[in-house]
Amino acid sequence: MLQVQDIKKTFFPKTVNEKRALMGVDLNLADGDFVTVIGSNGAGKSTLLNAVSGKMPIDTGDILINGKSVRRMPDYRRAKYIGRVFQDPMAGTAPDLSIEQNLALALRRGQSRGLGLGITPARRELFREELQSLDLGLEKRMTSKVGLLSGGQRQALSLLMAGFTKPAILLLDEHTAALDPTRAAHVTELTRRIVDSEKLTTLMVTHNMHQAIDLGNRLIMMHEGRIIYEVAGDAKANTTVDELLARFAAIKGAVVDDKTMLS
Ligand SMILES: Nc1ncnc2c1ncn2[C@@H]1O[C@H](COP(=O)(O)OP(=O)(O)OP(=O)(O)O)[C@@H](O)[C@H]1O
Repeated sequence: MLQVQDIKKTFFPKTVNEKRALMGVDLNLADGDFVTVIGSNGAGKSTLLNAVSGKMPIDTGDILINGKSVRRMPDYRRAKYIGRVFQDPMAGTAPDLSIEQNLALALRRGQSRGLGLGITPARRELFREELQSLDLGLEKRMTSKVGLLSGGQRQALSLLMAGFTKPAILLLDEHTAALDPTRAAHVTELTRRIVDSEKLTTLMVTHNMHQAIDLGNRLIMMHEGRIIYEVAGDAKANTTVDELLARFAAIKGAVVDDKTMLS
């Protein structure tokens, strides 16, 4: 489904500010894999997601989706295969459009621009059903502007929009980090439900180790541009935050950031 083959990325090469963000990352996701990604600050987690989404070109290596290289495919064309939710609740939705207009836009993802939004009665009914599944009452506010929603509501809507066209890959980049604990817990549960019900192949960056253990079937740990540890299946389900912290501690020079320590 997703093959990341020995990708490398250096920012500001051959300058005093040179930063080797990805130093040869290999990762294969089978259909339906849900991989959580943890790591120290600056480990390359967001850069990995940016490389997969096409937001940032890589220097070497290749990225295949459904067996086809997307390395040279611009991000707007990759959007057909990829759903993404960012940390910032304001990033995934258009504030001046209504809830139903945002959903219609999401349905159109990856298609050519210039088409109308096409909110037919049948689509409106589909949106209503999808919104009901969020348990936030948004199905009663479908013509309200998204800018009026709370951060948690917007993030839940972003997740729904990213998932409901069944993208080949769902990328979640610390998508609960900016929410208060109650809303973060709700969006975490929605993530589990949406990924499970649609069987989405998912790559999720998180600083919350409990969440990284709790969600998904595989966990990878990154440090200084490389994947340094992976655990899957029952071994992952039975791992503990203390064990993961001990692994960080075992890496010379790896400092777990405050956010992760608190989670
Ligand atoms: N656009 C950019 N220009 C220059 N350097 C960048 C850019 N994006 C990332 N970097 C650098 O690349 C390294 C990896 O960054 P990245 O954001 O991928 O790390 P991360 O693991 O997501 O970190 P964090 O957990 O702190 O968000 C860092 O040293 C960062 O400063």
